[in-house]
Amino acid sequence: MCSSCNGDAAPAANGQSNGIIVNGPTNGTANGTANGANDHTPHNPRQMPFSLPSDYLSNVSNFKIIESTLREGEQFANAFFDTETKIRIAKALDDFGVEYIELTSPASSEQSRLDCKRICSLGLKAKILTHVRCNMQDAKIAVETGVDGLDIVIGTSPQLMQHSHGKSVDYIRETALEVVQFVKSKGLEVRFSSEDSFRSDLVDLLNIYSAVDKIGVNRVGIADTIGVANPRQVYELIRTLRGCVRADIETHFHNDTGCAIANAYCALEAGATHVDTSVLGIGERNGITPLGGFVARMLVANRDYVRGKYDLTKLKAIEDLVADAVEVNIPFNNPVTGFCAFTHKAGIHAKAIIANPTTYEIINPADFGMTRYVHFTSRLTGWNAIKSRVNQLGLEMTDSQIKQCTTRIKAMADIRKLAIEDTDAIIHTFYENLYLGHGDEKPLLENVTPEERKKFAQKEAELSREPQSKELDEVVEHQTDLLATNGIDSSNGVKTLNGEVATVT
Ligand SMILES: CC(=O)SCCNC(=O)CCNC(=O)[C@H](O)C(C)(C)COP(=O)(O)OP(=O)(O)OC[C@H]1O[C@@H](n2cnc3c(N)ncnc32)[C@H](O)[C@@H]1OP(=O)(O)O
Ligand SMILES: O=C(O)CCC(=O)C(=O)O
Repeated sequence: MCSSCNGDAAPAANGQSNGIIVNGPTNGTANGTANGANDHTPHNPRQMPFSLPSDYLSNVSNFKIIESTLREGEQFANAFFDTETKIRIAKALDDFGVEYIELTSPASSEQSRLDCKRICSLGLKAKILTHVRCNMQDAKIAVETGVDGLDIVIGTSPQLMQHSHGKSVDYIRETALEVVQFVKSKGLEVRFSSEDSFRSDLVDLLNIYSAVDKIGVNRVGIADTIGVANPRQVYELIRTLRGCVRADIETHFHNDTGCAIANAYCALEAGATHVDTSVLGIGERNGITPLGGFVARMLVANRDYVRGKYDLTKLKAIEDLVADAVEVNIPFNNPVTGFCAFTHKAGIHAKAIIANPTTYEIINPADFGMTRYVHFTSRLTGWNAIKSRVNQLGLEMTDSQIKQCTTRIKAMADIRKLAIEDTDAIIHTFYENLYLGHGDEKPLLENVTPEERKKFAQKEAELSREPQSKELDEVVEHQTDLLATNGIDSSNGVKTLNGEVATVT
């Protein structure tokens, strides 16, 4: 595993290694510059001119998660979950607060059946489901495991009807009725779902769904098995179905074209009630709606509702657990837990974030127990970010000194990539040089190659030719104060950045 990607060597939860923490939960208001850090109210209609009027169909504030890491996730190419790992994942999901945990069909293998029984015996708060083909043999095995419910599935698209199981629509409907009746007779929850719903004939779908709805199926399911659907198509299909059945509507979206979270959200807007997720989105091919990205999306829609239902601070640990189990790295751009998900780099962003984090953040990292960083060690940085760092380092400089120090940092960052230690060294040395006699200044950075040293000397020469009289005046003024405060005779003058002596009058 790539430790730098996962942040193993990094200083804080998210593992960002080249930024400063700004008002994060770890050190709170360490730099004392941020304000209004917890004012994350993105859905305040007055702040969001493009908010839709509230929609009577929408369930964005009334949904349940069917967590399928232990079913769909087991279909991920790299997944092998032994019993203990399944138990750890199930418990972690339960602690997080998901409403349902879906398990692999007990008809798949003897160990799958035993694991299903074992997880059912854990006494978790979440309801335990298992996922079976639409046939009586599988259903009979499943109802004996102790699960709370069965998710029944069968393909309804022409492709799957021809090449997967070879059954007709009439056969599917009749078998579905038989299996649903059987599961209900055992007092268990039952869902009937079509596979490949978006390539299925709408009339076929409604025909089958209406039939199972009439006999009291708990949920009907829409599945974008091949990841072909877009949000608008999802909205249309779910809205249509919502008008035809009384049952709850479960949805399952594959991520082949990157629409899985958006499709899940749109499904809820159109009246769906349940969303299937897996941790990190693992599943067949490139997987399904990821738990973390989905809850982030929903948090932005209704923060209180989502925070009330789920312990979001557990997300990172669950993702780490599953990433380890299936031997993958958490992607750098993963919503919420990607190592740079809350890192702000460009100077314009950094300045505003330091002033108020809601300027460039729709999610408060603290909601997930994560930390915000301001990156200050690149050519894109600005003096506000450097000022923040100077404060964190406990140094006192005037704004104009900080601006000149920033110029040096940017010049050096033009020559090579800087680490935090490099930029800190530049700041420290710059600061020390302010108090040294002319000609005694230390080089701003020691660990440079001769080539880099040459280039930086050229930059220095260019910089020292730039007019800086205004800044100079400010430096002189502030240094006088500083020296006076420290009881130092200012008549020797103070060093400016260019190594010239500014006489204090
Ligand atoms: C889109 C999804 O992810 S659906 C869920 C996928 N999950 C799984 O496949 C669970 C793991 N699967 C397995 O362990 C095995 O495939 C089993 C035990 C289910 C079946 O194994 P086998 O009997 O050896 O069949 P195989 O896997 O080769 O082929 C699938 C069989 O299921 C049938 N089938 C496929 N889908 C369905 C369905 N939804 N309902 C009923 N039967 C189905 C096929 O017709 C085929 O049976 P056949 O060979 O008699 O024609
Ligand atoms: O059971 C379902 O609804 C979905 C099954 C599935 O994994 C899929 O269709 O991709």
